[in-house]
Amino acid sequence: MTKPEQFSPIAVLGSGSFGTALAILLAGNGNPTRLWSRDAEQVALMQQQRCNAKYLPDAPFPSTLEVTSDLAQALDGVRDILIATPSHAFSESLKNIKPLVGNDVRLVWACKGLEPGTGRFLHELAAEMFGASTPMAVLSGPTFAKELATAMPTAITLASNNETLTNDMTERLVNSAFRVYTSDDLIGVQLGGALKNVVAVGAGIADGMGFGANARTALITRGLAEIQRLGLKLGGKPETFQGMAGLGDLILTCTDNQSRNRRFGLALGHGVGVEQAIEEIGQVVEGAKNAHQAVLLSEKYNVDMPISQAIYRIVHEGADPVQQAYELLGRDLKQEGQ
Ligand SMILES: NC(=O)C1=CN([C@@H]2O[C@H](COP(=O)(O)OP(=O)(O)OC[C@H]3O[C@@H](n4cnc5c(N)ncnc54)[C@H](OP(=O)(O)O)[C@@H]3O)[C@@H](O)[C@H]2O)C=CC1
Ligand SMILES: O=C(CO)COP(=O)(O)O
Repeated sequence: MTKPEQFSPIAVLGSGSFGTALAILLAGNGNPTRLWSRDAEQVALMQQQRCNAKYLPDAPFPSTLEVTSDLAQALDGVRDILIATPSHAFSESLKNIKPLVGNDVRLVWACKGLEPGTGRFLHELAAEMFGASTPMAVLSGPTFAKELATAMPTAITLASNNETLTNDMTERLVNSAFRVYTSDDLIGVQLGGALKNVVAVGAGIADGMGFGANARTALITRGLAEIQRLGLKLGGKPETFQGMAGLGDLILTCTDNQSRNRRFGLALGHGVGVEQAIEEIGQVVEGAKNAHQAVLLSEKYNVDMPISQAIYRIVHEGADPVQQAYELLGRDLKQEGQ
């Protein structure tokens, strides 16, 4: 087995909370790691303070972690690239790295979302630009950045189209507090990561409106049912939806206030407007865009997704949350498993 320090450098693109947490993990494991940010001023501060005061102030950088705003410098001699920008910036990131990398590039991403406006999967965008045989992998699961960055026990799913990349990335990532479950289900893992954000917004709305544990748990359970219904139709595997990137991340984000999607929902449930709620959170809230992606896919593949539809109406059409909740409850009764 190759040891992390024997690998060529890995570049992490995006120095928000999750990119920073992953870079700390990788560098701490001995990987030569370069964290790239688009913001030169922030890079200067990170180099000086040896932490990311803006997004993760309590997690000091390992001494070996390099930080740069020069993309060519970040990618020099690099084969493995880990993209950790918001998913709406994924396509732009691919375009920026394309002229700077060789044919042997391997693409990994931790973004939880699909292409805005189309609902296409990020591996489809990567295949379109780099070729379908390019080794690629997605990391997804219940992994709040702050806990990961401070070495609190965490487990994740790594799904890939390439066994060597799976083995190498696993070797780069694992340590005594970080466990990786492997998978080849790119569709299920990406869908789980994107759609749990939508259900988490719903759980936040329910709690914000003063509904109780029964309502929250019903949303989690039926949210999983509709994620799985769509996922199976698209070719995802049943075990993915019961795993870290499915049920695991859904429970995490629907129940803990570290989740920005849940906090966004809480604000909406308290009557705060969409724009104001997102501005107050001050970080990416993927669920707002993911709700649109869920609706696009449910219509395209004719899959019933009433919770995602309700969240879409609340977030994008200004529908009343209380009315949406009672419309969900008042739908035709059905057998469980449907
Ligand atoms: N935070 C978490 O716990 C987890 C997050 N994720 C996923 O990781 C992804 C990133 O989220 P997270 O780090 O939390 O987000 P944050 O809001 O914390 O940070 C976003 C980062 O992306 C940068 N960015 C935004 N747009 C672009 C762009 N066009 N090009 C380059 N960089 C850009 C921002 O730069 P700037 O500061 O200059 O605006 C910032 O550094 C999301 O898809 C999220 O769902 C997955 C698991 C856990
Ligand atoms: O995906 C996450 C944890 O696994 C982070 O969730 P939020 O984006 O809702 O904060």
